[in-house]
Amino acid sequence: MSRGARQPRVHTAPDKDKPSRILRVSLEGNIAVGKSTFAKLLNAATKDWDVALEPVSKWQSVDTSQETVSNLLDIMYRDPQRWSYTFQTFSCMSRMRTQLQPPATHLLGSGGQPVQVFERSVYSDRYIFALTLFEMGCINATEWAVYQNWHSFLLEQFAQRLELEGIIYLKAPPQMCLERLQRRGRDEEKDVKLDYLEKLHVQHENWLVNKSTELHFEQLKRVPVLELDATVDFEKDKEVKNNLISQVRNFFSTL
Ligand SMILES: Nc1ncnc2c1ncn2[C@@H]1O[C@H](COP(=O)(O)OP(=O)(O)OP(=O)(O)O)[C@@H](O)[C@H]1O
Ligand SMILES: Nc1nc(=O)c2ncn([C@H]3C[C@H](O)[C@@H](CO)O3)c2[nH]1
Repeated sequence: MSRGARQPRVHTAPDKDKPSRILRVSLEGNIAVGKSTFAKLLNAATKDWDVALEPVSKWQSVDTSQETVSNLLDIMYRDPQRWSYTFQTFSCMSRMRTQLQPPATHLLGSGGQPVQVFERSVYSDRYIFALTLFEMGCINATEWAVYQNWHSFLLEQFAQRLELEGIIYLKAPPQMCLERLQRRGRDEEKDVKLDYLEKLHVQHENWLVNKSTELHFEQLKRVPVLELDATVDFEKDKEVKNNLISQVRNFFSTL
């Protein structure tokens, strides 16, 4: 077709038998900001959305096929210099597994716009946690180089299978996250300090708001981000919950 030629407008009837493209979105935010709580709300909102929660229990009991050998979350918090790199290898592998899983079968014939939502991602593993732990000196220069080397390699190998169409960023002040964390009372987190949550908060802001984090994946630089105010009580207040869900629905419709 020659340049400038007027294109006919083609209207095609939606093909009811053709499944919609499945969108893949991650839910990001500081520790205890309310991701799991919000993820469960999303999961219950419509059968078009399926949520994969972070596999915390797998980190709490690392096992061989015969026995449980340790609680990696616990030892990472107790001795971060020794265990942070090991933790990031395990957390990133588990995130990769989750993101590579085929969609739940009920999504395939859902009728609406199907969406897979992942609580955190292979990207937050690197650009939030591993980077912060490196900056804090809990991951040394050699470990950081090794981590980045295999992370880039694996993400390039799996390329489109890991890519996201959108990111939801749940945001609340670090002090509020600390209060929620303390109220939740997860044993391994009892020594988590405000200072750590402040560092993670800045890291989220740099990546998702200021866009100043150096990213190594072209597609990731263009992924749209929906920022949601997580200071509101979406656990108990129905109106607040519905408002957030409708923001999510609108966001998905733009992807
Ligand atoms: N909007 C909210 N208002 C008040 N409390 C909340 C809200 N969201 C979550 N909480 C409470 O805060 C605590 C932490 O929530 P949740 O476990 O969902 O956080 P998370 O972001 O998934 O944490 P993590 O980063 O550890 O995975 C829970 O006790 C939960 O009941
Ligand atoms: N070091 C480190 N790296 C990660 O990739 C990571 N992802 C989650 N977490 C911690 C936060 C909560 O305590 C708990 C549940 O989110 O696990 C992480 N810690």
